Amino acid sequence: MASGNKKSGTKTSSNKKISGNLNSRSRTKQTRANVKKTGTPRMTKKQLAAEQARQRRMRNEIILIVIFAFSIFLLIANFRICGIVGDVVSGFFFGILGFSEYFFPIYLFVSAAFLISNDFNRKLVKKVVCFGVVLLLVSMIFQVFYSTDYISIKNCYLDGYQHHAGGGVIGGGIFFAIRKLLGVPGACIVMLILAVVMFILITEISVIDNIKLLWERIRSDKDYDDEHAGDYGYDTDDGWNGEDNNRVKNPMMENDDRVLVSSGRRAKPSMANLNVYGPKESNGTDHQKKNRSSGNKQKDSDKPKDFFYREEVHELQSDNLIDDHTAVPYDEFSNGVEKIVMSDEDDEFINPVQVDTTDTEPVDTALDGFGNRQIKRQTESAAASMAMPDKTDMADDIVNSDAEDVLAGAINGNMHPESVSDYNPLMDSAFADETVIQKKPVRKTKQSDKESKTYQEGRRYRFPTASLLNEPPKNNNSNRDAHVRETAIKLKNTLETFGVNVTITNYSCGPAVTRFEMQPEQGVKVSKILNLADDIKLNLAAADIRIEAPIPGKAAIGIEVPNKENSIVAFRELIESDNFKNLKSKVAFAVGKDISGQVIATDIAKMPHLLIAGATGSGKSVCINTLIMSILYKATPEEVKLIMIDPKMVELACYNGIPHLLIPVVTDPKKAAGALNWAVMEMTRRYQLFAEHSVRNIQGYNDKVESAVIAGADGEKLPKMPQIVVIVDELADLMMVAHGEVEDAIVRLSQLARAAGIHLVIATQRPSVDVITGLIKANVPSRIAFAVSSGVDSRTILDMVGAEKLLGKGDMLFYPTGYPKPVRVQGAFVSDDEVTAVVDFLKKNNGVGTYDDDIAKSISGNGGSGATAIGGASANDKDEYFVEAGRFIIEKEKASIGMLQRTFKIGFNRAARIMDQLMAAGVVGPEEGTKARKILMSQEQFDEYIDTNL
Ligand SMILES: Nc1ncnc2c1ncn2[C@@H]1O[C@H](COP(=O)(O)OP(=O)(O)OP(=O)(O)O)[C@@H](O)[C@H]1O
Repeated sequence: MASGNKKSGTKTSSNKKISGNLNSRSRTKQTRANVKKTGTPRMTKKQLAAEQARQRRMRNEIILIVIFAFSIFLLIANFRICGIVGDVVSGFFFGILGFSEYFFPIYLFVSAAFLISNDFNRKLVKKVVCFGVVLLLVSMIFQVFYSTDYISIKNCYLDGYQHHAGGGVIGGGIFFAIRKLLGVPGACIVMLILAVVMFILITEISVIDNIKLLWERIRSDKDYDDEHAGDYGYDTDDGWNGEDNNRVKNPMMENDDRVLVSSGRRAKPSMANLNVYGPKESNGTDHQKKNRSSGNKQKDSDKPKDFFYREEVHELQSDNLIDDHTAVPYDEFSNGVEKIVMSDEDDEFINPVQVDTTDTEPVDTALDGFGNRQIKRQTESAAASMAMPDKTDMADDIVNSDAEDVLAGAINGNMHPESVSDYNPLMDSAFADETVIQKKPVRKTKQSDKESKTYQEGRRYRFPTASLLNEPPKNNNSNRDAHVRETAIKLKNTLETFGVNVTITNYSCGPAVTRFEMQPEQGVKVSKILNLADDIKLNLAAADIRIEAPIPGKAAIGIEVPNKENSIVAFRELIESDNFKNLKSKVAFAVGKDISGQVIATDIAKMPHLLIAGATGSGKSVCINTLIMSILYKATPEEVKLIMIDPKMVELACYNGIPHLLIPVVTDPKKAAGALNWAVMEMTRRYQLFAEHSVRNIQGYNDKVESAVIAGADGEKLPKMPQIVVIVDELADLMMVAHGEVEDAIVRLSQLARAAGIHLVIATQRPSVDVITGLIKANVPSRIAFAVSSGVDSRTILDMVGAEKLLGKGDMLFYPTGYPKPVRVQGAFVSDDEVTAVVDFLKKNNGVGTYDDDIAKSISGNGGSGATAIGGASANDKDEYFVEAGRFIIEKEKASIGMLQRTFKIGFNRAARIMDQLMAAGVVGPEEGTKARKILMSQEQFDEYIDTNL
């Protein structure tokens, strides 16, 4: 679970002390006293700081101009056109540097300009030193070419001075020193190694990683089947018959000790006989059955029975580019001013499982048309005080700091800008005005008619490679560092203006927000800072801020301020992280990065069901895509099967054809109810199997299958049960079409399906109580809240406010079961092109997935058979109280849900459902606000209806 991620990020944590130990308040006082003495007008701290900054700027400018002039002079003098002085000066530098002197003036000026304009940022200093070493290397190389014979330093100097040649005193001297120890070849090897090291340090490109990548690409380009022909023994009559010692590891799971073995009769985990539908179906028939199915199928007879049919693996091409991201200014969220008021209630821990399930009438009428409007901040007086589990390093010492100290820290680099750089954001300026994300080529496999190849269970599955995904572009974070320092100063000054003295002790720079940790002076009430939220927002010109007071486990208050330039968290970065690779679960989910830059990866099986909600455009679909892609990178189709329900029709359709899909992506909301009911049936069937074999869950069953304790009728090895993840992209659409049926299926699945290995992921953009009903909420314990428009919506999702303060575009509150408070996470971004590339890769290398006719039939027949819904109704049927309720209502000439509840002693949901059924049957009219519904049928008409319809 993600908690595992927390522990040690501390070493690289971006938290840093941001000020020195000076108690500058007393120093300021002293300065003021001096000022008074000398009669100079008294300056405020702010003015003093501004004055110091101005003077520093001027000094830097002068230094830069002098260096520039000297560099130009030296550059020209190198060509002996600056008179005697020029010749002497340039000759001296040639004597020292040798041939590199030609480059030295440029190096001198560029380095000085970079260092001065970036306040001697440590990272830049390192780079400048590296370039210096490169110059030295150049000198040494020229020394090799010029002469390797003599050893006199004087000769080195004279050669440089007189002939502008050789390596000079430094390059030549070092070369001859190494030559003495290692000889000329040894010196050349040292130089080569030094060159490679400098290349790595300057470009931050890992040579080994690139070699690996190249190797991976070469492998991808090879014809898969040709390469492995002969690896398998395949008997055309009865399936697998050969021993296969080839073991293939998922390139993404190097740390995973699981090994996939393709032999069907080994004691090792086998994929050959794996079957989605449990032991009912045997191997051979299963293949045939799958190949008979509809969709992108190809008949078994059309193909050779072994799978050595030659498939040309086409070259990977890089001409597909990611679409530009639409730049969204922060101002989008800045409408309205929020007042943040802290209340005890908001801070209370609420167990997500124990939510109030009392049925109430839908109250969220304010959200009508929600789906079509932009996320705008509305005035919300509710509190936002959710604390987040802290993963950052606490500063060792509590440091006294005031504006001058912070400023001094900024000047001296005490704010550790590299702590921000540590974070290595991927795409700078993702959301800033006029910023367009750099186009990155996506490696994409060519579409080809060969896709008609179908997936066969038991064949070795080829995992998609990380190279199909976009590499995170490198960023220069120097601007961000400066901005963070500036914000820290502003924050401190703002609070001081209102009489709140604080010491800023730490900051954590995440992809979307930066959290400043501060300690108020003795005697300052926390509520005073909370009440200043609006003023802080105003002074920082921030879209929104979130105050965490106090940060759990720390004597500090956290203020989260949106970054000026947001960074996108690339999906590739997550799947390459150890946190993700080390997850053993097959249903792993790379969520994103938290505020301290830690990768959050989690196990869906432990959730065990997930609700994702947020306003339109907040990032739900991208999140679902990352979830699906995470599974594709972790699990084979035999291990995990997917059911995707996408009433929006456009979000998930691109996954059609991948071998993990049980059925084609369901886009018809009516069929969706059938698909959910099928899942209920499958769950029931699995439970029956568990009972038969005396196991408690899927793990127990699979373990027994593995050790052959459970075997088929004639002793053959049975297939393992795959986990199934059911993904619903828009619950609201389904609830509109078949409220009762969908709710019943979801509730049944969420109550029982965990042990059966079936997990639900439900997304909705309408976090209102008529969509996320009490029953659903109570049974889906893990939540992800994206930006919503009001605190009410946030409460509906998380049972607490906070999501209304999120920034959108993947900024989320991640609240899995077991967490005491939600964690703020920037979700990973995966583009459509990346998804297409991975899907194409899967289809090309593993064959197009085939679907099962039985499930398709069960779904189109509305799948109700056997799926007894909660509350005594069959999923397809009228409620068992339907007739009685109809008669009762007609008799009383009054239709109200409350009356049905009282009379039949049933809950609100069931009563409301009966009322809906009666309305659909024409017994009662629609709701008329506060008025009672009309009764439209007489007793006789109702009897007639029952005779003909039931
Ligand atoms: N994690 C992310 N990082 C960066 N940008 C993101 C992220 N998630 C989403 N976005 C941006 O937000 C846009 C909308 O995202 P998405 O389509 O997932 O929203 P949605 O909530 O599903 O909206 P709707 O409900 O209307 O479909 C994306 O096109 C992308 O530009």
